[in-house]
Amino acid sequence: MKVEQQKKQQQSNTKMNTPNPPHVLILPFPFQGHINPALQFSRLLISKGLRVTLIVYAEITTELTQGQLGSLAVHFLSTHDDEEEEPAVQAGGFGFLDRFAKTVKKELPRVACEIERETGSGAACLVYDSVAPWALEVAREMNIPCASFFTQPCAVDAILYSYYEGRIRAPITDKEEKFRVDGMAEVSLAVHDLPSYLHDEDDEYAPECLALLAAQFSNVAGADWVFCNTFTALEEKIVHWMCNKFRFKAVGPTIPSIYLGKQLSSDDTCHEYGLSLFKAQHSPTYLKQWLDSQQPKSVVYVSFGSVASLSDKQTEEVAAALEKLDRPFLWVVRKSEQDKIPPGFVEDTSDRGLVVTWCCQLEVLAHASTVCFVTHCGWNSTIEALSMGVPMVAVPQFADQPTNAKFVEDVWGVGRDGEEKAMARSEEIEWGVVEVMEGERAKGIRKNAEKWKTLARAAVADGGSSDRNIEDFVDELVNLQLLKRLEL
Ligand SMILES: O=c1ccn([C@@H]2O[C@H](COP(=O)(O)OP(=O)(O)O[C@H]3O[C@H](CO)[C@@H](O)[C@H](O)[C@H]3O)[C@@H](O)[C@H]2O)c(=O)[nH]1
Repeated sequence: MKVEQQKKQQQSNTKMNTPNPPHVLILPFPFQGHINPALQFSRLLISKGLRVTLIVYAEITTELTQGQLGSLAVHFLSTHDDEEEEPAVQAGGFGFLDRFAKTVKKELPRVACEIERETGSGAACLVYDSVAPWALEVAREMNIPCASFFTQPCAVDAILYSYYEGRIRAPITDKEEKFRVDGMAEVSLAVHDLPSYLHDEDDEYAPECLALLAAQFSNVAGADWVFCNTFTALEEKIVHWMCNKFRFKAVGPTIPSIYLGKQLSSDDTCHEYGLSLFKAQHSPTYLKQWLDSQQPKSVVYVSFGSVASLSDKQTEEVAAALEKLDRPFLWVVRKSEQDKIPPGFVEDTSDRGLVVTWCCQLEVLAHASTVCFVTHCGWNSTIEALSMGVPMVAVPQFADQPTNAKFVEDVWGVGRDGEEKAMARSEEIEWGVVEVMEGERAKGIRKNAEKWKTLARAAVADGGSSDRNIEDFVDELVNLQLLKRLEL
C-alpha cells in the first residue's frame, strides 16, 4: 500500500473508532430519483466513519418499515394528522408538499432527540434535499449545521439559477430564442434544451414545478455546504462556477461503489440494500438468468424512470421501435403504465424481449449483455449509464431531462438526443439505437462512454475529486464536534 493510501486508511480508521462519530441526518425528497442518491450518499458517509440516519417521508409507502439497511439506520416519518387525505406523491399531485413540510418541521426535532437518547450522539448535521429549502430553517432551529443536496446536474442548476436571478424569464414564448447561461457560456441552448418547465405551456404543473425548483436557490447561500450528485471532470467549468458561488462540493456519482470498481464495506448491490418504492414481478435471479442467456452487447434496455407517465401514443411508438429493431430488449413499464402497452406486443416479442414492472437498473446497466439504454434521461439514469459506459438514446419527457439529453449528445458525446423532445417517433428511436450500436458514429460514442466510465470511477476512487470532497466534509464535521465538546 502506498504511504499516502496508508495515511488515509489510518485517518479513516481513527474516525471509525471515534466512540461518538458525528451523526448526520439525511432528508431526501420522497421520490425514488431523490431517495436513491441520498441513500448512497449516506453509505459513503458511513464508509468514512460517520453515523447516518436516512429520514424518509412515509406517505409514499406503507410497506416499508423502520429499521436498518446494513449499517444505515432508516427512519420513516408519517403524517398522523392527515390520514384522510389522498396520498398524492405517486400520482404527481402537489398536495403532499405541504404535508411533507409540515410533518418534517414537526417531527424531525423529536426524532433527533429520540436518536440522541438511543445512540448517545446528537445530530451533527442535516443534509436536506435542495427542493426542500425550508429544511434549512429546521436545522437552524435545531442549532445544527446543514447542507443542501442537489439531485440534478450542475448544468441544470445553473440554468434554474439564471431563472431565479431573473436572467431567463418564463414561460419562454419565442421558441427560436437561443440561450447562453453563466457558468456554461460555451454551450448554446435552444429553447427545447432547457428544463421543460421554463417553456412547456401545455404542462399544467409547470408553474408550480418551476416555483419549487427556483426556491432551491432562495436560501442556498446560507447552507453550510452544497452537495451535488455529479463529478468535477464531467462538468468542470460549471462545477468551478458553482464553487465560486456557494460552499459547493461535487460528491457523485452517488451509486453503490460495487458498480464503480470499488467495494465499500457499507454497501452492496442495489437489490440487496436498496429502498425501492416499486415492486418487481420478477426476482433478481430470474432477471440475471435472462440477461446471462443473451449474447454479449445485444440487449437494448428501455426505461423511463419512476415518475414519467408516457402518453398512449408514446408507448405505442416505443413498442413499434422495439418490434422493428428485432433485437433482444428489456423494457421497464411500471405496473400503473402496463395497460398502455399495445395488445399482443408482449406475446409477439416474448422470444427476444422481456417487459418488467421494475428491475435493479444498475444490475442491468452493469451486465455484459446490455448494449444501450433508451432513457428519459432522468439524472440518476443518465449518470448511472455514464458511470457504466453504456451509450444512450434519449427520449426526454420533462423537467431536467431535455437538458440532460442535450448534454448526452452534444457535450459528453455518449448518445443520441431526440429531435422532437417528449414525443419520439418509432423511427427516431429505432435509428437512434442503430446509430449508437453500428458504424463510425457508434465507435466515437463507445470511446467517449469508456472515457466517462473511467473518469467516474476515478472521481470516487480513494483520493479522487468526489472522494476528497466527502473527506473534507467529514473532517469539518469531526472538527466542529470536537470544538462543540471543548465549549461544553
Ligand atoms: O426499473 C427501474 C427503473 C429505475 N430504477 C432506478 O430509479 C432511479 C430513477 O431515477 P431517474 O433516472 O433520475 O428518474 P426519475 O425517477 O424520473 O427521477 C426524477 O428525479 C430526478 C432527480 O431529481 C430527475 O432528474 C428526473 O427528471 C425526475 O423525473 C434510478 O436510480 C434507477 O436506477 C430502478 O432501479 N429500476
